[in-house]
Amino acid sequence: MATNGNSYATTKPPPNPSPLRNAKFYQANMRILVTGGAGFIGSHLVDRLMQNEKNEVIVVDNYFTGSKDNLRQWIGHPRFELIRHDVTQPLLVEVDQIYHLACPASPIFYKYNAVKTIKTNVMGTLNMLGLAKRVGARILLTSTSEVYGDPLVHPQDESYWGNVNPIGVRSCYDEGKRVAETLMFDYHRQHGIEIRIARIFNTYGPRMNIDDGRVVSNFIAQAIRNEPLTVQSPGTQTRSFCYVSDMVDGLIRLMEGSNTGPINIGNPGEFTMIELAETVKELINPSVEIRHVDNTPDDPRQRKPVITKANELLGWEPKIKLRDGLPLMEEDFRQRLGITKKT
Ligand SMILES: O=C(O)[C@H]1O[C@H](OP(=O)(O)OP(=O)(O)OC[C@H]2O[C@@H](n3ccc(=O)[nH]c3=O)[C@H](O)[C@@H]2O)[C@H](O)[C@@H](O)[C@@H]1O
Repeated sequence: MATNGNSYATTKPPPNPSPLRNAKFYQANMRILVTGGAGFIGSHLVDRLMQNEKNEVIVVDNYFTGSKDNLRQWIGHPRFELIRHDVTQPLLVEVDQIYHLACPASPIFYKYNAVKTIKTNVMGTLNMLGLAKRVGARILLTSTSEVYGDPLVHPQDESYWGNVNPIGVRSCYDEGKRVAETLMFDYHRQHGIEIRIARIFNTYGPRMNIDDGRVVSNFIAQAIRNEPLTVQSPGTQTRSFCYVSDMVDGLIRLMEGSNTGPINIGNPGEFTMIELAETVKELINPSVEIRHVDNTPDDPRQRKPVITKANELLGWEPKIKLRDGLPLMEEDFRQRLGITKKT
C-alpha cells in the first residue's frame, strides 16, 4: 500500500499482510490484480490504474471474450504484467488489491457454455477470495444488475432481493453472480476479508467486441454497415446505459472507499430498445431500417438503477449522456470496421 515514512509506523496492517509489505525493500507501490483485464471494462480499468505511476498492474485473462489487443499499449511496460490464466484454477501472486471482473458478460457468450460460466462465477470467485485471504488483499467483485432478474420493483435499489429464474438459460450468469456475492460476504464475515461489491448496469463504449451481441454494439455495427437494426420484441423493454469511463471511475472510487457495497453503478437514464434504435438511427445512419425480431427467454422487461448510495457514499454520478457516448463508440467501431463516415 502506498505510504510515507510517518504514516507507515502508525498505520494498522490489514489481516494477513503480505510479507512484502513489512520488508525493508518494500516500495511505495500498490500491486493490483485485474482478472478479466483484457476485456472491455477490464482494459479501460487497466488504462486508468496504469496512469498512476505508483501502481503495478497484473492482468489475468483466458481470452475467451477478452483480447490482448485491448492492452497493447501496456505490453512491455515495466509496471505491467499479463498472464494467460483461467480463474477457475487457483492463482498465487502477491498483490494488495484484486479487481475481479473475469466472466463473459454478453448473454450470447455466457449462454454458449453455461456450465463454464457458472464455474467461472463460483470457482473463479472462490479462488480469488482464497488469494485475497492468503495475501491480505482487498477484493472488489463486479456483480451485475442481473442479480435483480426480471425486477418487480422499479427502479432498483440495492435492498431489492430480485426476481430471478433459478433454472433458466440466464441462470448460469444471474445465479452465478448471486452466489459470487454470497461468497464475498461469507469470506468477509468469516475471515475478515476486505470486500467491495459493485452491481454494474449495462455499460457501453469503445473496445466492445463488434460481434459481442449486446444491444448497443449490435445497433452501432448494424448502422455503420447499413444493416437493419434488430429490435428484439417487444421493443418496449428498457435498459439504462452507462459510458465506460464513468463505470471505471465508479469502480475505482468503490475500491478506494470504505463501504463494502453492494452498490449500484450505472446511469439512471432509461430507454426502451425502440428509443435506442431511433437514437442510433438519427445519430449514425438516418436511412437505416429498424426491424423487429424475436426475443430470447427470460429477458428482463425493465432496468434502471437507483444510484443514491453511489452518490452519497462514493461522491459518484455518471457524466456522459447516451447521445454524447454513442458517437465516441461509433468512431472506434468505424476504425475497427474500416468504414469511414460519408460526408
Ligand atoms: O451490457 C451489460 O452491461 C449487460 O448485458 C447483459 O444484459 P442485457 O441487458 O440483457 O444486455 P443486452 O444483450 O445488450 O440486451 C439488452 C436489451 O436489448 C435487446 N436487444 C439485444 C440485442 C439486439 O440486437 N437487439 C435488442 O433489442 C434485448 O432483448 C434486451 O432487452 C448482461 O447479462 C449483463 O450482465 C451485462 O451487465
